[in-house]
Amino acid sequence: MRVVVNAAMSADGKISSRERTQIAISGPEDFDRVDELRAASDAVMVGVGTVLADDPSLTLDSEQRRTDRVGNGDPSNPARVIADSRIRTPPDATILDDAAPTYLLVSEAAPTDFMEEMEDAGATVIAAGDDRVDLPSAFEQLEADGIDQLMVEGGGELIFSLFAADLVDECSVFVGPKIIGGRDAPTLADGDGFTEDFPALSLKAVERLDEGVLLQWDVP
Ligand SMILES: NC(=O)C1=CN([C@@H]2O[C@H](COP(=O)(O)OP(=O)(O)OC[C@H]3O[C@@H](n4cnc5c(N)ncnc54)[C@H](O)[C@@H]3O)[C@@H](O)[C@H]2O)C=CC1
Ligand SMILES: Nc1nc(O)c(N)c(N[C@@H]2O[C@H](COP(=O)(O)O)[C@@H](O)[C@H]2O)n1
Repeated sequence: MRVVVNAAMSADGKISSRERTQIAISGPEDFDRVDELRAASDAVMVGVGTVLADDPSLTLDSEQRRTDRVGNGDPSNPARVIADSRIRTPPDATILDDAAPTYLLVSEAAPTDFMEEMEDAGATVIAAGDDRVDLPSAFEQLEADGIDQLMVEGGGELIFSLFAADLVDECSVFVGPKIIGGRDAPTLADGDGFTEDFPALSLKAVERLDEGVLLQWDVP
């Protein structure tokens, strides 16, 4: 499975403010590129922190792209995937609507009644890992379900874990024209952070978009 991380950060490296509310860092050109990348993916993933902060839909904005996907024999929207070890996703979250299938990756510590509630809400629940989602194992199960390209939109906790598990193939970051600041504001990769063996990136492309810059790296 190819794993593509995509996010937008401020000029000072923040993906949101310390209040962890959704901030439009991308401009229209970058949001359109994100829509195109979603359309080219089999599934779009976020962590539950992003679900709680943003209540995202992760569906396509472009009707034409939905039509093109159906013409190619794909569902109109890519599937949605949430990393949610103990099931904090609210049952009325937008990501559980019927616009696309949704996978909930949970740990064995997730309460059984919550798992049933999520299945009743239409999600496919995949349990992997004791206390926290074991991402390599969960991804194997997603791949077995036909997900060959997975786009990951964030947030910082999930993206760090993906780099730590050596699961990222490509990383695209739009750097937008804002300063957000704040020592507690989330960044592209939070978690515990690396102190050695820092993942190395290979620069693939640099492009001016909106009033910012799109940076694209391969992760060898
Ligand atoms: N500017 C941008 O492009 C984006 C910004 N955001 C922002 O990021 C913030 C949310 O980010 P975070 O708080 O870091 O939450 P997150 O979205 O990374 O979710 C982290 C949560 O996922 C769950 N999880 C399960 N298994 C995990 C694993 N193996 N590794 C890591 N997490 C695992 C845990 O409950 C953990 O607390 C929000 O403020 C949101 O607005 C989110 C996506 C994109
Ligand atoms: N690429 C990008 N640029 C920004 O400026 C952003 N704030 C985000 N946020 C991500 O987009 C999700 C919202 O998706 P929907 O519009 O609800 O489909 C949000 O949850 C973040 O993952 N991304």
